[in-house]
Amino acid sequence: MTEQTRETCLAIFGGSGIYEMPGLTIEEEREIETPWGMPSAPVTIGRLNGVRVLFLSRHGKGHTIPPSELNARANVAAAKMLGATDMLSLSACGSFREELAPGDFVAVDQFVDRTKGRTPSFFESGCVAHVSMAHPVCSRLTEEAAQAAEAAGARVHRGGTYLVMEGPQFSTKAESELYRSWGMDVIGMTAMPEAKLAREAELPYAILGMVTDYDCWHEDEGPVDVASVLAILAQNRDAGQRTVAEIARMIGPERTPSPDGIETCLDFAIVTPPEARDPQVLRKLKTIAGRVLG
Ligand SMILES: CSC[C@H]1O[C@H](OP(=O)(O)O)[C@H](O)[C@@H]1O
Ligand SMILES: Nc1ncnc2[nH]cnc12
Repeated sequence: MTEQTRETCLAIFGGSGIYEMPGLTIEEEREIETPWGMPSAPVTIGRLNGVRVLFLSRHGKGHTIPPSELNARANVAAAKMLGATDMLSLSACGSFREELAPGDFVAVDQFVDRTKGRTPSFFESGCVAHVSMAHPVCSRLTEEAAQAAEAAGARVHRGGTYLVMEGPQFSTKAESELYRSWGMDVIGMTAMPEAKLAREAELPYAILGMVTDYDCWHEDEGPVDVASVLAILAQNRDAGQRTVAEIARMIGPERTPSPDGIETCLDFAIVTPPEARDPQVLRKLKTIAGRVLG
């Protein structure tokens, strides 16, 4: 490794239907406590195509945690604390466009966050920060994920806005039509605040939306239900898992910083001056922002 490079450590957050990562040579299942509590499940640590990989089942083993109760802070903090350099999320989603068909993958590049009541930040009273979310995903990791999904045999759409709803109920037809009129591309319940927290932890983030349904706007399709989502995911699980193996192979063990400056985004984001910072809050924050908080 040169001074410019460090060892890749790819965190994979598997969503609905993706509860394990075949091909991963497992070294450890780590129960890790973060300052924000326990993540959804023990983190599986191992190697895939020579790359260090951390795998977390977002909804927990047995899919026991609903979207509104996910402890996204603990999930992202656990990845950071275990040395993640990059984070790829796989997420089932509904489609608002005819051409984004069930079975397709979308390399999401924007979000509209319509969640309510979830804690969206690691920062709090005692240490305040405002990071930019203008470009919420890492352009390089997203392109690599798109290429990996294609190599895994998926039909991939580059670019798309993911509307994050609260759930757990699916949308009404009026909501579905409203989101379509806004120009949204896909909908899910889990990408926020995960993507915001990844940014605060200076982790380059990418998300592949695995389209499972047309929500409830499509005249020729019945409204989405869990059975049809899971049926499509069962058909696509292999492609999702092969995508991860491919991206590990493409990225390789030696990585250079993200071209988007994500790993240094906290340099000018913290507004509370050092003398006004709460030491107790700092103790927690050092686990995800040790680079700037020492
Ligand atoms: C099982 S359908 C609704 C569920 O699917 C998506 O989850 P994930 O991102 O974990 O794949 C959606 O966001 C909902 O959580
Ligand atoms: N239509 C939909 N709405 C919200 N989350 C979803 N996950 C999969 N399909 C979905």
